[in-house]
Amino acid sequence: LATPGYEIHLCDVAEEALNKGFAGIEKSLSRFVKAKHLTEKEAEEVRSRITGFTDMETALREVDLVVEAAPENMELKKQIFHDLDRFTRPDAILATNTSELSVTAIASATTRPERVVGMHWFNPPPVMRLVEIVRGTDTSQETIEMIMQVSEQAGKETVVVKDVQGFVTSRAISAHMLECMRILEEGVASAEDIDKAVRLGLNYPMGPFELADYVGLDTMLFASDGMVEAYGDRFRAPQTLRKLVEAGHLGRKTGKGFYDYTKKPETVSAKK
Ligand SMILES: CCCCCCCCCCCCC[C@H](O)CC(=O)SCCNC(=O)CCNC(=O)[C@H](O)C(C)(C)COP(=O)(O)OP(=O)(O)OC[C@H]1O[C@@H](n2cnc3c(N)ncnc32)[C@H](O)[C@@H]1OP(=O)(O)O
Ligand SMILES: NC(=O)c1ccc[n+]([C@@H]2O[C@H](COP(=O)([O-])OP(=O)(O)OC[C@H]3O[C@@H](n4cnc5c(N)ncnc54)[C@H](O)[C@@H]3O)[C@@H](O)[C@H]2O)c1
Repeated sequence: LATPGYEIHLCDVAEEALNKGFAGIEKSLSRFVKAKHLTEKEAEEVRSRITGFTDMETALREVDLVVEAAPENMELKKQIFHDLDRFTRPDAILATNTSELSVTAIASATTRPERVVGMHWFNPPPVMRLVEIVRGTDTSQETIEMIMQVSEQAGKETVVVKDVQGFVTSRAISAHMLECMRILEEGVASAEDIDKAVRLGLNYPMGPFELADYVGLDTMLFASDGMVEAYGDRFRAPQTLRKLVEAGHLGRKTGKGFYDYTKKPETVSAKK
């Protein structure tokens, strides 16, 4: 959002977390400069539009739009939205990047449910082309249109969907990924070969295990548990995923998940 010209207040709970965020932004900007999508001067302008904060009250003063992207946990999100409601101007729009939780329930923690909306981005957000906009029970049409406009300014296509658990995209991807996990647990093929089969045979850009490590296994497990509550066993996470999360192996962000990223790159994935 800093690329099309918005002034951004990036807020996280601690300096260390904030620095991780800035490091991710830096990596993306240097890829864009290398690919000549941005000049070095434009990248510098993007950097200058992003200010870091660890104090939410200061960060939120005078903002027009908040995009919350804290961990996928309803109680945490409700607490954050309660604070967003207290600290922002009454006309500010409050969006959540939740992958599958009820936007309506999150909005119930505020006094402005008509200005609460789902703004679901995809990883990596600078590259993926869609923003899935989720209309909660009380979300106003004006709010939806504002999010469509902002998304389009960021070069994204949009779809507006109803507020059902998992919306369109998380339900669709979960079905695929969970079936691949069952194939792995049945011993039909290795994670490397399932990834290779899906990539080369089905022409997906990433296999299911590479993608799970990329998204984060904790986020995957939270999302699948949320969908079990709504739809029952068809979204139940297999034990392999649960054990990896219990062991703290959360994918790329911890260095280990289905693959071990601390090893030499060529041994990490079957990707050619
Ligand atoms: C098995 C576990 C079961 C668990 C079940 C539980 C189910 C629960 C499911 C819930 C899911 C929630 C998910 C979430 O809410 C929503 C999501 O985010 S879903 C994930 C969506 N993302 C994808 O599917 C990504 C798929 N991968 C890709 O599209 C590509 O691989 C890639 C990441 C774009 C990389 O492309 P490649 O061609 O492979 O590699 P390159 O390095 O050549 O990159 C191409 C191009 O993109 C630029 N680029 C890549 N990354 C970045 C970045 N971070 N920033 C900026 N630019 C980037 C790169 O520079 C290249 O640019 P070019 O040179 O071509 O100009
Ligand atoms: N990982 C993905 O690919 C992806 C894609 C689309 C949507 N999402 C959604 O985005 C959200 C975040 O997912 P993630 O995988 O990035 O999680 P993550 O755990 O990797 O990152 C969460 C971030 O939120 C910060 N945080 C924790 N508590 C906070 C608080 N009280 N206030 C402000 N910041 C806080 C953490 O320090 C961390 O930087 C979830 O709702 C997830 O479903 C994730």
